Amino acid sequence: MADLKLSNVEKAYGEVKVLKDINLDIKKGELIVFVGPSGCGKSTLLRMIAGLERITGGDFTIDAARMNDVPPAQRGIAMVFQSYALYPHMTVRDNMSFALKIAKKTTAEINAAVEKAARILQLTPYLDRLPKALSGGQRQRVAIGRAIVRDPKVYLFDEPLSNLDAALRVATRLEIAQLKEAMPDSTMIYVTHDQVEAMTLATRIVVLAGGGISQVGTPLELYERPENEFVAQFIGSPAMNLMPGEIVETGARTRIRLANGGEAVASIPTQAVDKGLKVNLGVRPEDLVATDGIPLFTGDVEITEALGEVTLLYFKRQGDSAQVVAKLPGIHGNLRHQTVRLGADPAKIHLFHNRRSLLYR
Ligand SMILES: Nc1ncnc2c1ncn2[C@@H]1O[C@H](COP(=O)(O)OP(=O)(O)OP(=O)(O)O)[C@@H](O)[C@H]1O
Repeated sequence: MADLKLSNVEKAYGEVKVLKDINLDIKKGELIVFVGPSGCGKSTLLRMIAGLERITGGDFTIDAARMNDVPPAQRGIAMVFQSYALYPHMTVRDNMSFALKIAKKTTAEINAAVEKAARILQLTPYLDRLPKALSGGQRQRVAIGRAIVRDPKVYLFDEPLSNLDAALRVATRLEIAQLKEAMPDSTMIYVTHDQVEAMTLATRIVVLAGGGISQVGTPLELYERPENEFVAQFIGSPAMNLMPGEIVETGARTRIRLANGGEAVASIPTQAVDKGLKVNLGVRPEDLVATDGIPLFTGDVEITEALGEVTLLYFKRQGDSAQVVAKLPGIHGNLRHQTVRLGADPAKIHLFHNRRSLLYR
């Protein structure tokens, strides 16, 4: 139930800066998800917020109070780890009560807090069980319950679902979404490698790369209006196709001639001076459609992957160009070794120059 602010925050290990120029405002009630490639500093940033890592530069405040030198226990933050970290010899009730007993709360207060958390997390029938008699998903709910009873200002989740199998991950993800709805004022920060978790849970996603923030936005902003090629290719699966080309006609809409011989029109305005500009055209696999008109791309299908509701088509590479992937609804195994002509709606085309989107000039 707090606003957080990171101003020019950085983290150096000796000479090496692993995070720099981190500026981020998190409002009360938001669920912020940190994503980014392995080693980009997601966990380090989360641990600095928790107070488990020293902040080596900049300021971190909670409700305008500077936290840089405040010990973890006094920050009003509760953290849920991937490994659950439950005490194996204690019942669910005792695991959830532990921090409150240490804080010398009365038995009545402890019982009320534990029972309320158990109700929210649907753990009431399990309060007297030991962790070993629970499923992975139930154990993770106990770990979340241990955080809830402390009524923290901020919840931090470090890949909480990554130890669960696929089906349980989906179920527990939905539970976390419901938990957030039950506690609309609580502020949550969540680290994950899982795109679906990020897209479905986040009020805003922070994409970290190269030691800094690459873009911050709602899930759909990042999907529909990526600021740069990195975010364009990081969000969405399979990744957005990028094809080099040149602007040949400018105006309210822009015509691009591609190096592969294709042509496309983008609903992105450009000016006369942009004529001849070298660009990378970006189009998501799911936005490519078969066309009888002038194709954006013509290629031979090398491999098909039928996933049931969609088929992925992988096209033969031409020279050293990147592999183009299309995602068509339905089952199309018969397209293997066929030549396919693809186009895209002008509204679905992205244009990048020097890796930056022309939308954000
Ligand atoms: N104690 C340390 N000393 C030196 N470098 C460290 C230390 N801890 C982390 N790093 C480096 O900091 C960078 C960020 O690590 P971090 O664990 O935060 O990344 P991450 O994005 O969470 O990665 P992953 O997705 O793989 O969990 C990495 O390059 C890592 O090698």
